Amino acid sequence: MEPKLKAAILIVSDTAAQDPASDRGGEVGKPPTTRIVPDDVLQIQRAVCEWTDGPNWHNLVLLSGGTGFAVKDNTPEAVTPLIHRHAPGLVHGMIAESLKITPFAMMARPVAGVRDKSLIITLPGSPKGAMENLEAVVKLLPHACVQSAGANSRSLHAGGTKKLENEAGVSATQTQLQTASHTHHQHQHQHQHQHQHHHHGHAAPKAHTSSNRHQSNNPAAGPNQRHRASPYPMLSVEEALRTISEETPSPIVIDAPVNTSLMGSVIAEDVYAAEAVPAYRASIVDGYAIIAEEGKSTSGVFPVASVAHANTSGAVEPLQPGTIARITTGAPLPPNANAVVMVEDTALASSTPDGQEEATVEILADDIAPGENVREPGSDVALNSKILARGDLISPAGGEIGLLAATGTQSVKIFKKPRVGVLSTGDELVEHSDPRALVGGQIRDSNRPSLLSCLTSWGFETVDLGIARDAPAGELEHALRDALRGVGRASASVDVIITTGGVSMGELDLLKPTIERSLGGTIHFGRVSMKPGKPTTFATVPFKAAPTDASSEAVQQERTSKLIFSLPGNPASALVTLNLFVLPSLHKLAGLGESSQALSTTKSWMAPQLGLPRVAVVLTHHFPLDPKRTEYHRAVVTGSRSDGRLYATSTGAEGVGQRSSRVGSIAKANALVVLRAGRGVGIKGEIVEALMMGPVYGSDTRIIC
Ligand SMILES: Nc1nc2c(c(=O)[nH]1)N[C@H]1C(S)=C(S)[C@@H](COP(=O)(O)OP(=O)(O)OC[C@H]3O[C@@H](n4cnc5c(N)ncnc54)[C@H](O)[C@@H]3O)O[C@H]1N2
Ligand code: MOO
Ligand SMILES: [Mg+2]
Repeated sequence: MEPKLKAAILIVSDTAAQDPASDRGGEVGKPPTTRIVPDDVLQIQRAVCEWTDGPNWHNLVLLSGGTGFAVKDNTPEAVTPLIHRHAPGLVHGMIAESLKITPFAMMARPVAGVRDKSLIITLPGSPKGAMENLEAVVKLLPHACVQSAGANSRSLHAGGTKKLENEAGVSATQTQLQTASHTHHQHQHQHQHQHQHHHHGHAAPKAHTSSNRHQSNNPAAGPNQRHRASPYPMLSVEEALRTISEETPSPIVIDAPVNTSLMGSVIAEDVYAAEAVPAYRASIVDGYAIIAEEGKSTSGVFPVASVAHANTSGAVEPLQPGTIARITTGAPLPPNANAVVMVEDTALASSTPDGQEEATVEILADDIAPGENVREPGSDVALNSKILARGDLISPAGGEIGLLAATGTQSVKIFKKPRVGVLSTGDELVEHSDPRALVGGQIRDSNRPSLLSCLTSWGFETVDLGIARDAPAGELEHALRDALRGVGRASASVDVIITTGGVSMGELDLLKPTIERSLGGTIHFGRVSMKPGKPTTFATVPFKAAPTDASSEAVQQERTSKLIFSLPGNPASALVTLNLFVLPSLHKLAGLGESSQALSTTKSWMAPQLGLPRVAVVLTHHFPLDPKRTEYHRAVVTGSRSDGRLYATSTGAEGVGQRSSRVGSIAKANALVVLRAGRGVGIKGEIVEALMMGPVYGSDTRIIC
């Protein structure tokens, strides 16, 4: 069966959008779905994508308004990046028809084309202009729409009755457009009027998205048009890290119950003890509570008047002078008692007549001072004292969780940990678990599992975004958009996307153009002077949560931009750059940069809490240096137990040992040795900086002799 025409109309107008948006109808012969949005690129894109990408699919999307020359007019800029296949014929047709009526038609900037299976056409804002444009193409629409939706053209020409059905849809669309854009026009009139006043004497307005802003290749233009030298300036690692820090948004604060899932989170607000520890005067040892007096001997034989256990509840009888009370470690002292004698410093003097119990006990120690072996209330943690500060990490060592639990803290404010999606890109990739033998240029996707494990070991929630193929066009864009919105493989929106592959100079290196041209993102850098990892790319994309999600507190302070780290495809490059660039950013998002120590450093982006720990190591052999790029050489660092120093040995310094395609160069490595660019070699015995990726194990002897 041929697809039916299901049309949607988006009225783009700031003023009309102040009226409640409408969203109605949409079936064949019924009024099409209509919605009003302001002149906002993201809102326009979200509405269009909802109708072209999701279950609420429409095969015709008409936009009316925002196509002129006014500063706020950005409908073409919003729609162009969404189009997978442009339809310049429709654009020409509309302009040609309008020119017959008015020369002002030259000032229209219509866009038309196909996104996946939907036809998108922009129309002028005025009802008259919109109708004229629509009439110019209306006869073709049923044909164009069903063809875009996947029907083959031959069956279309034969499909007489279906055609009629579709034409009914088109005429309903025309009527609806007339009514919908009428309301809009009243506002628009007022608008244009204001604009004319504003424009006098104004500098040229800054365009939201203009094609010459893009540095990336235009993939549609063909390989003969591509850049032959990278247009992206080569940044130093320090410049790249500073840029990442500047572009990483501030952490988001949430409430969390105190339990083990807090591990790895950072405290967002100082925490004060809700309860004192201990809450009562407690014995530190197993023994006998006594009444000690300063300068007076404590030895002698005493009747055992009572027994105090650690779990005692309710009223305890006061201790009478001349008697003692048996007590266990942690138990509350009876009133009047002020010291405890250890059981080892006592002897049984007599038993009860039934032979079961102590009647009297001899205290052998004569020098027990008041307060000895007693923990006063609040002496471990005073009531209302500060137990954790903003920026403190709840470490896996367990101390902070213990402190919160001991003081009866029910919930704390923490920084929300970022969710991180990992996407592999490239037609050559095969799932590593695919049992079939590789053919041709296929390779196993090793980056995704290795990056996901590394991120998981750091304690971040990860989302496996799968593999995005280079073709068909749009697959990569969809994968990125879905991850940002939290649909498809991502059950919730991710804060950070990590991609691997497709960032260098090849014609199928699609990341940069997709981020810039389709997602409206900003590439902050596209090359770094380092080895491996030269084409590392970092971008931000604007983001607005869908209005339906806006209820919860966390969503209301949702990030307004999201980060994309596009790491090189070579496996060692991907892992090195994950450690070097992504980790500090995730740490900052998770709130580690909020500690007082981090805030007090002048270069906050270099704060010791952010990224891998930095240490000094001694080279155990010669390491070759790259003449131009700083190398992050994979090495095993061990600690000498005899001289207390750390020693670095390469995972392969000769031949292809450190080649960026060799994932084995990371296997077993616990450190990246930082070798500054230079001539010759880093010499044996030299002390250099290393970034620690894993734990250091000791060795008995010095490693170089
Ligand atoms: N003309 C130039 N060519 C290259 C340059 C350059 O500056 N000029 N830079 C080189 C450097 S350095 C690197 S690193 C790579 C980066 O390549 P891409 O990020 O574009 O990645 P791809 O082209 O997609 O793949 C490169 C390589 O990595 C393999 N790969 C990709 N994804 C995975 C994965 N998920 N698991 C395992 N292996 C993967 C892929 O098959 C290729 O072999 O560019 C140089 N070229
Ligand atoms: O910079 Mo590339 O990551 O060496 O192979
Ligand atoms: Mg490439």
